[in-house]
Amino acid sequence: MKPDIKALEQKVTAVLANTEYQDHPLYEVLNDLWQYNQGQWSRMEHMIRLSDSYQDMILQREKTLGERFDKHLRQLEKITRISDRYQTALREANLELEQASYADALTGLPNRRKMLRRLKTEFELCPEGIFIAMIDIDHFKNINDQYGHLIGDDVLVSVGNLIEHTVGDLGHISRWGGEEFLVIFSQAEQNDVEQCLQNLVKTISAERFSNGEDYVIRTTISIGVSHFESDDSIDSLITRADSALYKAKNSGRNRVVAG
Ligand SMILES: Nc1nc2c(ncn2[C@@H]2O[C@H](COP(=O)(O)OP(=O)(O)OP(=O)(O)O)[C@@H](O)[C@H]2O)c(=O)[nH]1
Repeated sequence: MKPDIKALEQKVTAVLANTEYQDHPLYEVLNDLWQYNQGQWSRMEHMIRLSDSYQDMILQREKTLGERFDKHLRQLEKITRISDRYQTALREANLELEQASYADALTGLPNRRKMLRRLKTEFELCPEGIFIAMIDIDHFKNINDQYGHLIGDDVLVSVGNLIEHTVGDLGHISRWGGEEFLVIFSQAEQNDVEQCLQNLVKTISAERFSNGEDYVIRTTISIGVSHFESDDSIDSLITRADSALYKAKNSGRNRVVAG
């Protein structure tokens, strides 16, 4: 049977409080046991209080750590988002920069740098099929002198567009520098290249360059063309096209000369 602790306590307190029992031989023993018991209780209560406050402290600390962890996680997510955006922007900027470094600022056509890369690739793939056409606007200085540099720029852009349009898929055009364009035909038949270049000379000489109001300018182009021969390097191929262009200029301009 389970003892009724409350009733037992009341009985012991009553006995200890009664002065009549103080001379009883067991009174002192009972009193010592009672005091000891009381001491144990108060130690236990103390332990429980300590344990409670320790648990509170642990809970509080867990809460603080949790909050700190969440805060750091949010900061980390924010930094990751910023870093992602930064990397995307950096990639786009690099791409733009790369594209800009390969494009001619005035005409938007591929520049000499880009064309040299293409030539290198084509040369490695199949040099036998390569034709190079060096194209130069005739007496372009006169256009600048007569109409000014800005109108000269417009004519340059228009000539570039016309060459690009006329050559179409047959070849690749670049602005080689100044008033000079270089076209590479990589896998074309000789007849098609010749036909295309004659066509170009005709098209440019027939064109009236105008802004619709202030001026109408006519001009011509000269072309030197070279076809890959064994032992040719990129340099020698370009040099032969250049020499042919020189001949075209010296033999009256507005023509194609093969070198
Ligand atoms: N407007 C303009 N002119 C340029 C540009 N680049 C080069 N030029 C001009 O092109 C002209 C080339 O002159 P020249 O080399 O004497 O040749 P040309 O007058 O075309 O005569 P030929 O080539 O002998 O037929 C120069 O006046 C340069 O200033 C450009 O980007 N814009």
